[in-house]
Parts: sequence; C-alpha cells; structure tokens
Amino acid sequence: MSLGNERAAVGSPPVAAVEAVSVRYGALVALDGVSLTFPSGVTGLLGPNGAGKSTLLSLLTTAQPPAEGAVTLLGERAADRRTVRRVRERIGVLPQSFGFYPRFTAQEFTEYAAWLRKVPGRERRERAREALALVGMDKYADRRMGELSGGMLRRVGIAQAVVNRPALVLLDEPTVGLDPAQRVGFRELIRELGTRSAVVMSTHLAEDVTHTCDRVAVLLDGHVRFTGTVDELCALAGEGGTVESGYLHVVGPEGAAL
Ligand SMILES: Nc1ncnc2c1ncn2[C@@H]1O[C@H](COP(=O)(O)OP(=O)(O)OP(=O)(O)O)[C@@H](O)[C@H]1O
Repeated sequence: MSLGNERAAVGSPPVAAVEAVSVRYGALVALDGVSLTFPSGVTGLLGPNGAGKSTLLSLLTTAQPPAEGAVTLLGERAADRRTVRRVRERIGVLPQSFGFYPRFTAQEFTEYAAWLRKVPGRERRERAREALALVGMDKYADRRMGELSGGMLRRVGIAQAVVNRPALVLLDEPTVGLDPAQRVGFRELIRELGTRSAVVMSTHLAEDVTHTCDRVAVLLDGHVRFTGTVDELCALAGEGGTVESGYLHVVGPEGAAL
C-alpha cells in the first residue's frame, strides 16, 4: 500500500525550515532566533522540559506564527492565511494529547480528520481504512474511541495524522504512555512513515532517537545547541558514544534532565 509520498531525492530542498524564529509568551522567550531545516526522513527534537520543542512544533503546524523570523513549509513561506490553509492540507499532526468524541468509532474519527484536511468526500472512507491498516488498527475500526486502550488511541492518533497522505508529519512525544513492546512497534511505524514523508518528532527518550531518527536537533532554553545526524551526535561523546552521552555532552549539567 502506498501513501503516495515517496522519499525526496538526496539534495532536494528541505520539506520544512524555520529561519531566525523567535516566540515569546509575555516576558518568557520560548524560542530565540532558531534556524533549522527539516529534510525527508525522521528528525528528532531532543531537549529538557521547557526547551521549546512543542513551541517549535506548533510553528511547523502553523498553529501559531512566530513573533519574528520565517517558517517555510513544503516550499512555501507560511506568511499569509491562504498559503497557511493550503499547506495545512498536506501536513499531519499528532499533538501530545488530542480531543475526540468518545462515541465516534476509530473509523469515524479518522474520516472526520480526513474531512478536516479537505480529503474529497468520495475518498474519505477508503483513506481512513488505509490509514487504520497502516497503524495495525483495521480490526478495531468499528470500536468506539472511548473504549480503546492508551496504545490503541496513540495508533489512531497516527492514523488521523496520515489520513491526508501528508508530505510532512509532526509528532509531539508520540511514544509517551506506551509500554516497552508498544514503543518498539511504534518506532518501526515512525521509521516507515519517514520513508514516505518528512517526519519531525519531539521526544524525551534517547532510545526513540537511536532507533527511529536519521537526524536530531537538540534544543535548550529556546536555542539550538546541536543539529546533525544521530551518528554525529553520538560521536561528540567520543568512541562508543551514545545518543544519551552525546546529548549530555551538548547540553551540559544545566540540561541534564531529558
Ligand atoms: N501557552 C503558553 N503560555 C506561557 N508560556 C508557555 C506556553 N507554552 C509554553 N510556554 C513556556 O515556553 C517554554 C517552552 O515550552 P515548550 O512547551 O515549547 O517546551 P518543551 O521543550 O516542549 O517542554 P516539554 O518537554 O516539557 O514538553 C516553557 O518555559 C513553557 O513554560
């Protein structure tokens, strides 16, 4: 089955980019002149609590504009409302927690997400089926959302994020609340998504990055402290370095809590 977005060729322009973006909440500076590019494959955002990961994701979802700087999505500068509306149709989002009507079945919920993303009416049912099959939830398509386990809900969360065959998928801590076996399955799923779309995911788990990501950006106090491949991050800690030791090398004692 194909979701229709082949991996971009090497050397093609990034799928998303932020340039010198700043975000403030009152006096608090959540992002301070951050520049990053997001190519195809899976990019992990690592950083301690409050580093600015969710704020950066919210810029990429177009949920909020930056106070300063530019956000470019799928080759278009997300500056005016029309452009934002257009690019939104090609983006998939799994927020940290998502609301749902508990009496909706998984199929109905996913079709509803397809409607929100402007998938044509005649295609919605099939696309929802396809997305639920991708996350291994096809056998639970008729089960009500209020009756699903936490892990099943996360799977449906991914299904709704990819139902529009997005070119860019944004996942905010997708493995939170999953048991170890579910986490392994989820990592495979995210790697699979990374072969079809550019995926950006925030996480607190070094293991998620080790097993899932091609590239990683480390944020601390609203600044980018590192960006590069996972191997490059590991190498910072010397021979035998891991994502965790590379991360600690980058953030030092002040950012030690992932
Ligand atoms: N809506 C808001 N109003 C005020 N301050 C906010 C708001 N959202 C985030 N912040 C603050 O902005 C900073 C960055 O928060 P953000 O949620 O982006 O960090 P994070 O790296 O995602 O953290 P976590 O890992 O805990 O989810 C934090 O200091 C946070 O308290």
